[in-house]
Amino acid sequence: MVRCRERLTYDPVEHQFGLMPMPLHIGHFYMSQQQDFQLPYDIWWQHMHQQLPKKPEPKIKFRNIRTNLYSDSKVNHRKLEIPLCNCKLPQNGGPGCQDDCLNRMIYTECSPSTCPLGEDCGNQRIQKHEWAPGLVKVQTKDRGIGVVTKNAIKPGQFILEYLGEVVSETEFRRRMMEEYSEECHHYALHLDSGSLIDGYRMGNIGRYVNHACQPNCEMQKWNVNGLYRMVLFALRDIQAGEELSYDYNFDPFNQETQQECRCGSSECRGVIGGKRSLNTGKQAADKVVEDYKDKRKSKFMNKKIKDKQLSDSLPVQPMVKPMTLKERCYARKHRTFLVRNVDKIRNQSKPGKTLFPESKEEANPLDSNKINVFNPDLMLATLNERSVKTRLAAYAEDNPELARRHHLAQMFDEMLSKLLSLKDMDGYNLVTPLMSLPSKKKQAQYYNIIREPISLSMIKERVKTGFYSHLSSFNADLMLLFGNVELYCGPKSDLGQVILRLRQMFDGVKTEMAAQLDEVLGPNTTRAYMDTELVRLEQAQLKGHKECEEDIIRCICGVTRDEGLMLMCEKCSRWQHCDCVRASGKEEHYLCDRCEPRYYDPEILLVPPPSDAMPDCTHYMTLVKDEVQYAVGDCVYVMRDCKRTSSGAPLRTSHRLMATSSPDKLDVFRLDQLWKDPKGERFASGTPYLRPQETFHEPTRKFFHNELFRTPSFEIIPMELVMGKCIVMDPNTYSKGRPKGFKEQDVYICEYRVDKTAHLFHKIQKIWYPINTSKFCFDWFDKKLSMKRTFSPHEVPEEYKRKVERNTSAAPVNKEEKECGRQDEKQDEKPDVKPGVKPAVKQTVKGKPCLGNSKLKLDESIKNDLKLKAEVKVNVKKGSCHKKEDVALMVAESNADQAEKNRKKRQERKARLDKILTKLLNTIPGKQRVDLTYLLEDEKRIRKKITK
Ligand SMILES: C[S@@+](CC[C@H](N)C(=O)[O-])C[C@H]1O[C@@H](n2cnc3c(N)ncnc32)[C@H](O)[C@@H]1O
Repeated sequence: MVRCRERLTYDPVEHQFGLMPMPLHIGHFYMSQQQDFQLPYDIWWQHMHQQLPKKPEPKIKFRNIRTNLYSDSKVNHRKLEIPLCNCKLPQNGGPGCQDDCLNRMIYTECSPSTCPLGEDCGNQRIQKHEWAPGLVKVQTKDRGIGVVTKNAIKPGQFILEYLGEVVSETEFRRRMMEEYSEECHHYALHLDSGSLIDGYRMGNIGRYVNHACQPNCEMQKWNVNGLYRMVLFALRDIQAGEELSYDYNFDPFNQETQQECRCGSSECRGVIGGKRSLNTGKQAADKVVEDYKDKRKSKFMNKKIKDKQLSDSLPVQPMVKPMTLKERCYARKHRTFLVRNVDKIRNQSKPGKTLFPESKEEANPLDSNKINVFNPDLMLATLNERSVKTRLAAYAEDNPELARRHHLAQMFDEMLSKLLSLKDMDGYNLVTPLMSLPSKKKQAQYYNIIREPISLSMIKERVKTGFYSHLSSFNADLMLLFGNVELYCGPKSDLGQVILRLRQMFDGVKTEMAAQLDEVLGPNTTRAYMDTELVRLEQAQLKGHKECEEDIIRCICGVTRDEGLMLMCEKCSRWQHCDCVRASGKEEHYLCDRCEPRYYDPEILLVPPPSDAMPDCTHYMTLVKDEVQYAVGDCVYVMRDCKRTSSGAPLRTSHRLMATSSPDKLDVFRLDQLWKDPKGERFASGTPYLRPQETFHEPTRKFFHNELFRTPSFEIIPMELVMGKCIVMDPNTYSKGRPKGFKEQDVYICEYRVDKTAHLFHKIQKIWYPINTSKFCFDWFDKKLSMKRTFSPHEVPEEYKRKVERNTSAAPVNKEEKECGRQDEKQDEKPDVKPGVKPAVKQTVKGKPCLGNSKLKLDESIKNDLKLKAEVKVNVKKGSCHKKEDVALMVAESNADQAEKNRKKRQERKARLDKILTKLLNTIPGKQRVDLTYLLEDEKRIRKKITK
């Protein structure tokens, strides 16, 4: 009898299958079909399995016992056994286990017909489709679509099942080569040795769960009534709003084209999969390649011995067609390209990769709200000839805009085919060198010269996917390509001549097709694109258009971050945050507040409130103070030592004070939460930043002049203290440009955070509030700034130094001295003593000497030296040459003279002072007089008692 979750079988096959990254999405449009097979899923699943060749059951040994993973199951099934791993290491799945067998355990679900608990058994979740509710797809920053949970998930909770077509490995390989070769995201999961779940064309939300090196979920293999299924379980507590991830842990199909991992975790292995590589980022990817090269090298050294193994171990190179004699002669003669590499290059180039950045539309191509936004999947649906019409294709046919694009795409395709058929007299295709871009490694200078590289395959791909909505853009791309070639190779080069012919040909094709094009685009449209001058104009316009193509965010909250669910205005195409404008995102037609004026309270409520919201308080996305709208995530100036009322409340300050108070005297603070308490008082919480002088650092450490440091502290401040907005940028963004609307003095750089004691600096890994660098809200510099840390808070500014010197040197004690000081200052300003000019000497006011000014004395001796040196110079000029030693002797003598004079003067002054003070003492009446004359004596310090 099979007991609940007691049987585990060992599967020697890796879970997931990594393949060469290829560009362009085509898989998503089958998403809508998931309902089609969810209900009859089990039947369909079995059917798919039956098509696969039967495999013998793996032999297993059981070793140890583990506790259950389901903490919340209705029935506590406790026994779970792990089989011995094939690696036979005592660790068996622990560190050192080569087969990583823990990841390949197979769990068994109970069958309602055999389990004694029947329907009550908690171990039948997969069959009952008890998926975690509230899973949504989101567009991540750099990993395409991801899956986020709206509800918190407990550790060990069953989340979802990975659905897709179950196919044999052979069939999958065929699909990879023929159908998915241009995909950049991969949707395949190894199910069994010899079979895979192919999620490219059909699948459910499971296929959008991204990889992470420190994941919060785990993909497990389950045996459900005799069939294997891949299911996702939570590894730990997952908060609402957190993205789900699991470790793909696959072996890459092609080491050199491994996908870079962007999970952002501190333990990131750098590449998706590659579990045993511990390096990060590109390093890891490089290391994989290096390792591979090393392996090849060592194998080469042992070639004689391991010849056979070597040939087995080398990756399979793509088949290359040998060149015919004619091709060889042509290639040699023109020195341009190798025909045999064309296929290879075509496969390697990824023309569509950047054409359609992953957009929200991909999530639901049938969403009627997004009818105006072009969706390449829809276009592909119309262009693909299929025997079975998909829902999407049917929808595309009913859409007039799409039909128009389809028609245009067909015409552009025809025009392009004519250009592509340009041959020379020997029948060789002349445009082949233009099909792909030059190698970035071998022809790096091409990319320095050509700012916008484009190839014919890229244009072809754009045509195929309906990218061009007008002749103008198609025309502009071809002109760009022609211009690039002429610029790089020269108009008189062989390729330049080809371009000339292509230009003529293109004009001819346009004339030929003018009538058809005009039918779709409007009368006389094509004629406008015959004129070269107009084409240039058009190109310039297109450049501007490309800038406008960026998503413009103009929400009532003033925040330009792409956050949460966004909604686009039908009229101005600007995006707004659904939460701010209280929209559900399902609106059929939406106009923003500018296109359809309406009032919005500038103090926008935060819905839903944060999980750690203050009790009885209302949380806001924005609050207004002194007519300035402050939003969560903004950086602000805060006045710390503010005056308070008798009750302790801060006195109202105004942002207008900013005009009088320097920003240096204000603290910088990042707003994380904004709220009003039940009394209506407004508060903000967040993290303060420190200036360099507020940290502990080596005196030699240098900073940017406007550098700040993030602190780990979390503070609550009344909104009254907020004094205005500023912006804190990471150095990379700082070097690129400035967000619009900020004065330079209010822009700061922050690269490090400091610990609680402000002793230790740590580089900030994750930017919590990234700055939108789209042109609508960010002014880009022409050239990236090269920045250096040169500021030290310990250095006294030059100007201030002079001031201090003056102040300390000339601190006159009486009027006379003040006068004297002033005179001295004047002399300070002209320290150079010219030969023959009487050097400045200590001056007295009204003939009296200045007292108590050491700086003056110092100056005097310096000036005497200078005088002497000047005299020496004069003498030298006159021809009475002194030797160096003589000069030194003279200087020394003069110093000695001066010192003697000074000593005498000091004695004189002392004697005078003694006299005055003794006189004063004698005049003091009283019995207990104290003799203080000892103070006047140099050596003696013993207090004398006065004896009457
Ligand atoms: C199963 S799909 C996941 C969904 C995918 N993000 C999408 O937009 O459709 C796997 C692909 O997503 C991307 N991906 C997933 N995790 C990633 C990560 N940590 N870093 C970079 N790319 C990732 C890779 O392109 C990978 O081939």
